[in-house]
Amino acid sequence: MTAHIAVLGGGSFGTVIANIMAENGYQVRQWLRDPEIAEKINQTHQNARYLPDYSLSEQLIASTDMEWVIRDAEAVFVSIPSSSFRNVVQQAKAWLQPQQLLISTTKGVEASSFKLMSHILREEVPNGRIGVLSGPNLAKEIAKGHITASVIASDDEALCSRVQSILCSKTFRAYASQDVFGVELGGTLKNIYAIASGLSAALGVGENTKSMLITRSLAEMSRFAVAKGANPMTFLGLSGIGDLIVTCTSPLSRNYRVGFALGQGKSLDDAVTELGEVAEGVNTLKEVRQQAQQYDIYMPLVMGLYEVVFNHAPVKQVIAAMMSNQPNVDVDFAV
Ligand SMILES: NC(=O)C1=CN([C@@H]2O[C@H](COP(=O)(O)OP(=O)(O)OC[C@H]3O[C@@H](n4cnc5c(N)ncnc54)[C@H](OP(=O)(O)O)[C@@H]3O)[C@@H](O)[C@H]2O)C=CC1
Ligand SMILES: O=C(CO)COP(=O)(O)O
Repeated sequence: MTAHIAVLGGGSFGTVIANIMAENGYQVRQWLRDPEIAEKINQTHQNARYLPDYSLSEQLIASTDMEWVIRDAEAVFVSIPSSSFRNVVQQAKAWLQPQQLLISTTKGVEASSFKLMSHILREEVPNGRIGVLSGPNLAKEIAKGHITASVIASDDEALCSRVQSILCSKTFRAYASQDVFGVELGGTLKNIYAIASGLSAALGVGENTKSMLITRSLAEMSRFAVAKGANPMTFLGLSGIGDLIVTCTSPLSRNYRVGFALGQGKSLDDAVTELGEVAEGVNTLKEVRQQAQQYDIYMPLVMGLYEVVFNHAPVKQVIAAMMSNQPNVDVDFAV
């Protein structure tokens, strides 16, 4: 019997990634916690809660039995929001084996510890073969069959090439990287700037402003990366600028939508509740602002957005203060 692939998480990204692999001919078992949704998926081959109208392969079987999903799987993809990531991995540990490939698709940071998900995997599964998948991958676009690509990052080259062959399809490509920290940090940080972009779109800003915001976001992300010992050159790839562009420009992005709702005058609570899905950028903003203060990293966009999102500062006042800052160099790390 050939080994199957396991996916932990029944949300939008877990479902599209599971279905890509199932359509590639792999037996895929997807773990989710809600038995009714699992049963519905198996009966209708649709995940109506997260991706209505998206037909799922019959090779994809949903289950609430984590042992059945994980045991003997060749690879285990973890697609659980950062707030529950460690908890789910702790449950999974009982059945994980050292030879299995263990891949996080989660673009967030653990509250208070500032640990990214590969760090949590390394702590919880010290002998695991660990990788990270990140790129411009709006689940709802993937579900519509639009072409995209992602990055599989690991210091384990065999893991990267195996994941490339499991995931590559007519509409999905996976590029390899050995820079796990850079790839994961890019996917995590861009969510903050997607909130800022959604907010500014709701205010009716011009195209010049949108372009400036994305570019200065990349500058700020790079400054943060260097301060934390990451390589900012990785941000030139799909998991950096690629994901930043899509998340800062598409209303399909949940983080962008939270920002847009804030720009329309809604409260953060209402914006998040209306969304009904995870917007990782809200927690990431809080955590990155704390890091910027602690390590004295110049991040005016993070500081200003924090004031708007958490302290109800008037947006126009925050923008006016930013516009009066001394303009700095354009590209910090140009030779
Ligand atoms: N959606 C996208 O376009 C992309 C998302 N990502 C990243 O993937 C990660 C997951 O996102 P996504 O799938 O979109 O999120 P969703 O909000 O669509 O779904 C989250 C899933 O996680 C489950 N979950 C949450 N908490 C727990 C828990 N304690 N135990 C078990 N299951 C739990 C939810 O279950 P329930 O329904 O029962 O609440 C749901 O199935 C995020 O970090 C996101 O940044 C990456 C690329 C693209
Ligand atoms: O990471 C994503 C696209 O690459 C999804 O972004 P959101 O979580 O903002 O929807």
